[in-house]
Amino acid sequence: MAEAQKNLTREEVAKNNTEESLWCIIDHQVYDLTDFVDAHPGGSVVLNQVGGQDATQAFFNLHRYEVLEKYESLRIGTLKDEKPEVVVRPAGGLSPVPYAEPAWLTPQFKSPYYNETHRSLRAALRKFVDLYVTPEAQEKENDGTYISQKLVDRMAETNILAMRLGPGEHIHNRTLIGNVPGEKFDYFHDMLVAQELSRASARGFQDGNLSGLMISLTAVRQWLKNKPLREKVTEECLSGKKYMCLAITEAFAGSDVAGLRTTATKTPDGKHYIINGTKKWITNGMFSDYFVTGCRTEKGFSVILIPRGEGVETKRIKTSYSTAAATAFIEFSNVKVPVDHLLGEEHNGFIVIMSNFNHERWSMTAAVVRWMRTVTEECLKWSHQRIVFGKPLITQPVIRAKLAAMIQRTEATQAWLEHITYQMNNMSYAQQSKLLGGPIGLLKAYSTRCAHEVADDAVNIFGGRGLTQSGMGKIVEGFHRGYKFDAILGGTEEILSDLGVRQAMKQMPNAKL
Ligand code: HEM
Repeated sequence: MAEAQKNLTREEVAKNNTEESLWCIIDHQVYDLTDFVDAHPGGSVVLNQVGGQDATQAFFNLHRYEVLEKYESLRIGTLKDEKPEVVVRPAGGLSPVPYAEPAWLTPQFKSPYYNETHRSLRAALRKFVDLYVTPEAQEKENDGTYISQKLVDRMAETNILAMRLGPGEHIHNRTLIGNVPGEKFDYFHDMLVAQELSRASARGFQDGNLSGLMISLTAVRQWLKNKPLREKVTEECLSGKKYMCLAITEAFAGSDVAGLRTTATKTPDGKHYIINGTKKWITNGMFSDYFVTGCRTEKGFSVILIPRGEGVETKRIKTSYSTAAATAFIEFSNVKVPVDHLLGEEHNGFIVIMSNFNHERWSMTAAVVRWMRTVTEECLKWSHQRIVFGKPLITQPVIRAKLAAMIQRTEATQAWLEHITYQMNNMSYAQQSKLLGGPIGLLKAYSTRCAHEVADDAVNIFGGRGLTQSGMGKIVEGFHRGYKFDAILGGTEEILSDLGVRQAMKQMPNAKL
């Protein structure tokens, strides 16, 4: 801090209005800007204009509160008999903004779905995300580098990595963050993991945060028959020592899994597969040690666990979110893998991929719905804070109509998500695969359509700032650029909506109605 914190009067501040000593008041606190003017990103002129004055309104019209935290060293005192009014959410705390938290976290509302273990897990996760994930996510999203081993180690120690796979044996006998016994972990806890992690508001990093593991180790756990191998790779990945990804899409085929061209040919002795081909848009591919790969085999499609080694080459792909996601183009050139690395049955890999998709799609939906909520919160805050034509933005009916639509879309998709999560809690893996593929597909497609509308409204509320990667609108800008990843990855809206209807067609009564 520039000096010991003082109690100052407005008269004392007013005298410091020259280049030699330039102070101003923001939220009842006094800042000494003398040495900062030349470094101010908004220029020196505007600061000189507010020398000695209360600049609270001007400041909050242009900056996020975090700017004050970052430049705390400029604060020299507080106004005598006055107290700061800005409410700062403490690490792990809930937001006081209406609709910024789902209804079950609002004391006056009740929900049948959540118990104390959900509450303690969520609270501990929020603190973890605020303290460790968000700062790193923001940094990596900007510089495009990959997740740190330190954060991965922390997530391994707290069993967050294990929780990413959803409920199952792998989590039993572990004590989870928030002191929740692993045996109690259900799909609502799983949903909270996806939703709290998404609060870091950095879509590239969100995927870079081992989402490849989440969508591939799940398949290994369910379908790899070689138990020692299965347990070995599970242990390596859940302890954060090795990374894994799902390698299905190709330049030749995306959602059209049947059109894949990567081949796995058996050696004459029947002991190995020789794999040749390419994969594109593989999340986490750049740093993965294992690739759960979709291949064409003699009589169909098979899924094979390929360790990184001779003949495996990965190249970085730059997409519209951050390269922190480690998105890769992969080439497999005569890669030799033992046949016991097969998942499920040979030539019958379709079921492996289709069943595995459910958890991936559901989890992506949970995250995007939570991100919509964060954006809605940003818009509610901004429209109260921003003064235009002499009045707060919120006084404009057109802005309130947009906020209404954002709240409706967020609450509706969260309610549907909770309904499906409840069904998952009451079904076996096989039942989920059979009965929930359609509903989850419809939900994911609908939630990203909602995200599309929310992003559009949010950018219009923020104006130019909603298109700027730093400053007030950065969360909105990131959402507008990033929600498309949820609309495309794991199955496009078109494919998933169609899947939902085709599944319903199968259940139509065989009669003229
Ligand atoms: C403690 C005092 C201040 C600090 C630490 C500060 C810091 C910053 C920072 C970091 C930015 C970059 C954008 C962002 O990250 O939000 C910025 C932009 C800006 N600041 Fe300040 N600022 C202060 C006070 C003020 C005041 C009092 C005014 C106006 C009277 C002002 C006017 C601006 C303007 C016009 C911009 C450009 C904003 C834009 O492009 O949207 N700043 N400031």
